[in-house]
Amino acid sequence: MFFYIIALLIIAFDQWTKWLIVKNFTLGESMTVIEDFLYITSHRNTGAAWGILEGQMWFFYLITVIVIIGIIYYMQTHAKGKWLLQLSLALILGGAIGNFIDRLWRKEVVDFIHTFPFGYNFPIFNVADSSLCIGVVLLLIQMIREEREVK
Ligand SMILES: CCC[C@@H]1OC(=O)[C@@H](C)C[C@H](C)CCCCC(=O)CCC[C@@H](CC)/C=C/C=C(\COC)CC[C@@H](O)[C@@H](O)C[C@H](O)CNC1=O
Repeated sequence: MFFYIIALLIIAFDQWTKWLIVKNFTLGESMTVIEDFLYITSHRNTGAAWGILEGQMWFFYLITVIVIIGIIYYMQTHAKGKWLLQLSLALILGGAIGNFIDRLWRKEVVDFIHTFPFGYNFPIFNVADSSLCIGVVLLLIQMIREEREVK
Protein backbone atom coordinates (compact mmCIF):
# COMPACT_ATOMS: atom_id res chain seq x y z
CA MET A 1 0.00 0.00 0.00
CA PHE A 2 2.90 2.32 0.89
CA PHE A 3 4.07 1.84 -2.71
CA TYR A 4 0.89 3.33 -4.20
CA ILE A 5 1.08 6.37 -1.89
CA ILE A 6 4.65 7.10 -3.06
CA ALA A 7 3.58 6.79 -6.71
CA LEU A 8 0.58 9.10 -6.12
CA LEU A 9 2.76 11.70 -4.38
CA ILE A 10 5.15 11.70 -7.35
CA ILE A 11 2.28 12.07 -9.83
CA ALA A 12 0.78 14.94 -7.78
CA PHE A 13 4.13 16.75 -7.44
CA ASP A 14 4.94 16.22 -11.14
CA GLN A 15 1.55 17.53 -12.31
CA TRP A 16 1.68 20.48 -9.86
CA THR A 17 5.12 21.60 -11.13
CA LYS A 18 3.99 21.24 -14.77
CA TRP A 19 0.84 23.25 -14.03
CA LEU A 20 2.98 26.02 -12.42
CA ILE A 21 5.21 26.19 -15.53
CA VAL A 22 2.27 26.31 -17.95
CA LYS A 23 0.61 29.00 -15.81
CA ASN A 24 3.62 31.25 -15.11
CA PHE A 25 5.96 30.83 -18.08
CA THR A 26 5.48 31.55 -21.76
CA LEU A 27 6.87 28.83 -24.06
CA GLY A 28 10.65 29.19 -24.31
CA GLU A 29 10.84 31.60 -21.37
CA SER A 30 13.82 30.84 -19.12
CA MET A 31 14.69 31.74 -15.52
CA THR A 32 18.23 31.43 -14.12
CA VAL A 33 18.52 29.34 -10.93
CA ILE A 34 22.29 28.71 -10.96
CA GLU A 35 24.22 30.70 -13.58
CA ASP A 36 25.65 28.46 -16.33
CA PHE A 37 24.29 25.32 -14.63
CA LEU A 38 20.57 25.26 -13.77
CA TYR A 39 17.67 27.09 -15.43
CA ILE A 40 13.89 26.75 -15.43
CA THR A 41 12.94 26.83 -19.11
CA SER A 42 9.38 26.23 -20.32
CA HIS A 43 9.64 23.52 -23.02
CA ARG A 44 7.36 20.96 -24.68
CA ASN A 45 8.28 17.55 -26.08
CA THR A 46 5.99 15.38 -28.23
CA GLY A 47 8.64 12.64 -28.21
CA ALA A 48 10.64 10.66 -25.64
CA ALA A 49 14.18 11.33 -24.38
CA TRP A 50 16.04 13.73 -26.68
CA GLY A 51 12.77 14.14 -28.58
CA ILE A 52 13.14 10.71 -30.25
CA LEU A 53 10.07 9.33 -32.04
CA GLU A 54 8.52 12.80 -32.05
CA GLY A 55 4.69 12.73 -32.30
CA GLN A 56 4.43 8.89 -32.14
CA MET A 57 1.81 9.14 -29.38
CA TRP A 58 0.29 5.66 -29.96
CA PHE A 59 3.70 4.10 -29.51
CA PHE A 60 4.18 6.01 -26.24
CA TYR A 61 0.69 5.02 -25.00
CA LEU A 62 1.44 1.37 -25.79
CA ILE A 63 4.86 1.37 -24.11
CA THR A 64 3.55 3.25 -21.06
CA VAL A 65 0.58 0.89 -20.58
CA ILE A 66 2.95 -2.10 -20.83
CA VAL A 67 5.30 -0.46 -18.28
CA ILE A 68 2.39 0.25 -15.88
CA ILE A 69 0.88 -3.27 -16.15
CA GLY A 70 4.34 -4.85 -15.83
CA ILE A 71 5.12 -2.86 -12.68
CA ILE A 72 1.80 -3.59 -10.95
CA TYR A 73 2.11 -7.30 -11.81
CA TYR A 74 5.72 -7.35 -10.54
CA MET A 75 4.58 -5.53 -7.38
CA GLN A 76 1.96 -8.15 -6.61
CA THR A 77 4.35 -11.07 -7.20
CA HIS A 78 8.13 -10.62 -6.81
CA ALA A 79 8.35 -7.37 -4.86
CA LYS A 80 6.48 -8.59 -1.76
CA GLY A 81 8.41 -7.59 1.38
CA LYS A 82 11.27 -5.95 -0.57
CA TRP A 83 10.80 -2.29 0.30
CA LEU A 84 13.72 -0.97 -1.84
CA LEU A 85 12.38 -2.85 -4.86
CA GLN A 86 8.90 -1.46 -4.14
CA LEU A 87 10.33 2.07 -3.87
CA SER A 88 12.10 1.68 -7.24
CA LEU A 89 8.92 0.43 -8.87
CA ALA A 90 6.89 3.26 -7.27
CA LEU A 91 9.34 5.85 -8.69
CA ILE A 92 9.09 4.35 -12.18
CA LEU A 93 5.30 3.98 -11.98
CA GLY A 94 4.85 7.57 -10.75
CA GLY A 95 7.08 8.95 -13.53
CA ALA A 96 5.45 6.88 -16.25
CA ILE A 97 1.94 7.94 -15.21
CA GLY A 98 3.04 11.58 -14.81
CA ASN A 99 4.18 11.74 -18.44
CA PHE A 100 1.23 9.57 -19.54
CA ILE A 101 -1.23 12.19 -18.17
CA ASP A 102 0.58 14.89 -20.17
CA ARG A 103 0.51 12.79 -23.37
CA LEU A 104 -3.21 12.05 -23.00
CA TRP A 105 -4.30 15.49 -21.85
CA ARG A 106 -1.86 17.89 -23.52
CA LYS A 107 -0.68 15.64 -26.42
CA GLU A 108 2.85 16.70 -25.42
CA VAL A 109 5.05 16.56 -22.31
CA VAL A 110 5.84 19.72 -20.31
CA ASP A 111 9.57 19.98 -19.50
CA PHE A 112 11.31 22.66 -17.48
CA ILE A 113 14.44 21.43 -15.69
CA HIS A 114 17.24 22.80 -17.88
CA THR A 115 20.74 21.80 -16.78
CA PHE A 116 24.21 22.16 -18.35
CA PRO A 117 26.23 19.36 -16.68
CA PHE A 118 29.90 19.78 -17.72
CA GLY A 119 28.76 22.47 -20.12
CA TYR A 120 26.66 19.97 -22.14
CA ASN A 121 23.17 21.30 -22.90
CA PHE A 122 21.33 18.28 -21.45
CA PRO A 123 17.75 17.83 -22.77
CA ILE A 124 15.20 19.75 -20.70
CA PHE A 125 13.29 17.28 -18.52
CA ASN A 126 10.72 17.21 -15.68
CA VAL A 127 9.97 15.64 -12.30
CA ALA A 128 8.46 12.52 -13.93
CA ASP A 129 11.65 11.90 -15.95
CA SER A 130 13.80 12.34 -12.82
CA SER A 131 11.62 9.87 -10.91
CA LEU A 132 11.80 7.41 -13.84
CA CYS A 133 15.58 7.63 -14.08
CA ILE A 134 16.17 7.30 -10.33
CA GLY A 135 13.78 4.32 -10.25
CA VAL A 136 15.54 2.65 -13.22
CA VAL A 137 19.00 3.16 -11.65
CA LEU A 138 17.82 1.79 -8.27
CA LEU A 139 16.27 -1.21 -10.03
CA LEU A 140 19.48 -1.95 -11.94
CA ILE A 141 21.55 -1.73 -8.73
CA GLN A 142 19.28 -4.28 -7.04
CA MET A 143 19.35 -6.62 -10.04
CA ILE A 144 23.16 -6.52 -10.06
CA ARG A 145 23.25 -7.13 -6.28
CA GLU A 146 20.85 -10.10 -6.59
CA GLU A 147 22.94 -11.47 -9.46
CA ARG A 148 26.07 -11.34 -7.28
CA GLU A 149 24.31 -13.00 -4.30
CA VAL A 150 23.28 -15.96 -6.48
CA LYS A 151 26.86 -16.60 -7.65
C1 LIG B 1 13.53 9.38 -18.74
C2 LIG B 1 12.81 8.58 -19.76
C3 LIG B 1 12.11 9.48 -20.76
C4 LIG B 1 10.60 9.48 -20.53
O1 LIG B 1 10.11 8.14 -20.68
C5 LIG B 1 8.76 7.90 -20.46
O2 LIG B 1 7.93 8.75 -20.28
C6 LIG B 1 8.39 6.44 -20.48
C7 LIG B 1 7.46 6.07 -19.35
C8 LIG B 1 7.73 6.09 -21.76
C9 LIG B 1 8.68 6.13 -22.95
C10 LIG B 1 7.87 6.25 -24.18
C11 LIG B 1 9.50 4.85 -22.99
C12 LIG B 1 10.89 5.07 -22.52
C13 LIG B 1 11.78 5.53 -23.63
C14 LIG B 1 13.19 5.38 -23.19
C15 LIG B 1 13.94 6.60 -23.46
O3 LIG B 1 13.41 7.62 -23.86
C16 LIG B 1 15.40 6.54 -23.17
C17 LIG B 1 15.65 7.08 -21.82
C18 LIG B 1 17.10 7.24 -21.52
C19 LIG B 1 17.29 7.89 -20.20
C20 LIG B 1 18.03 6.92 -19.27
C21 LIG B 1 17.19 6.41 -18.17
C22 LIG B 1 18.07 9.14 -20.35
C23 LIG B 1 17.61 10.35 -19.85
C24 LIG B 1 16.91 11.26 -20.67
C25 LIG B 1 16.27 12.35 -20.16
C26 LIG B 1 15.79 12.42 -18.73
O4 LIG B 1 16.80 12.99 -17.90
C27 LIG B 1 16.45 13.01 -16.56
C28 LIG B 1 15.91 13.45 -21.05
C29 LIG B 1 14.40 13.62 -21.09
C30 LIG B 1 13.99 14.75 -22.01
O5 LIG B 1 14.32 14.41 -23.36
C31 LIG B 1 12.49 15.03 -21.91
O6 LIG B 1 12.14 16.01 -22.88
C32 LIG B 1 11.68 13.78 -22.13
C33 LIG B 1 10.18 14.03 -21.97
O7 LIG B 1 9.93 14.63 -20.69
C34 LIG B 1 9.38 12.73 -22.09
N1 LIG B 1 9.89 11.71 -21.18
C35 LIG B 1 9.99 10.41 -21.55
O8 LIG B 1 9.62 9.97 -22.63
